[in-house]
Amino acid sequence: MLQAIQLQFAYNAHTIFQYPDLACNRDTPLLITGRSGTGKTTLLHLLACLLKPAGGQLLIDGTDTGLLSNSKLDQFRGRHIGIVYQSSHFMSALSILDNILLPRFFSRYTPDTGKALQLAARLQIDHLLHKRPAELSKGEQQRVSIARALINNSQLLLADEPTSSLDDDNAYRVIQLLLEQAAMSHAMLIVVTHDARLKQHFSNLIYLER
Ligand SMILES: Nc1ncnc2c1ncn2[C@@H]1O[C@H](COP(=O)(O)OP(=O)(O)OP(=O)(O)O)[C@@H](O)[C@H]1O
Repeated sequence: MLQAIQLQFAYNAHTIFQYPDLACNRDTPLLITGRSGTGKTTLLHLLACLLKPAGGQLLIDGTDTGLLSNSKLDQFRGRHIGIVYQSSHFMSALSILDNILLPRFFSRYTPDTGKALQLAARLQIDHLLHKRPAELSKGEQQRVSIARALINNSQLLLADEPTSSLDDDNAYRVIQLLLEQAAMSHAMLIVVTHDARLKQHFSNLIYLER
């Protein structure tokens, strides 16, 4: 379970965020929505432990992340949190298979090609594993991002605006894919978006205001 209690963050004296408490467990994926500038991406980065809160508490499966040193926090993120960014950041010189395996390398795990092949088959990208990222369509790249986010058996899957630039059919496909893959991997799923189309897919919903 993830619990965020009274999280606060400030970029400067004028840009201060005080977030509502939120909770997410494996059975109820969470959608965080709100207008542009309400701090959705900032909140996602706090939940991903990429930013440190100025106040409040973030508990992930019983770990109080605020008590971890910077190096322990990096290790915790690498091993337990998978992030699907709005635009995928791939290593252009590496194959798709090696891109999927990268989080294992960064977390000092042994490469698990079997797991990569299993995820690729599930996401229907197994025929692309030998290609380079630039050779893939946006939709295919998004599937690779999801595989990469799940390769370390992440407990927590975070997605930032995964559908904002997609038409209705593709937006539906991507959100179903995220929900299915999180369920199959027994991971918590949190999506932040301003895409109102996604509300119908979530019963756990937080609307940010500023
Ligand atoms: N590094 C930064 N330094 C200063 N201000 C920042 C920084 N990053 C974001 N902000 C400001 O914080 C506010 C919230 O940004 P954030 O990206 O979290 O919002 P958002 O709700 O995700 O917006 P959008 O839906 O437009 O992506 C914005 O006003 C933005 O200008």
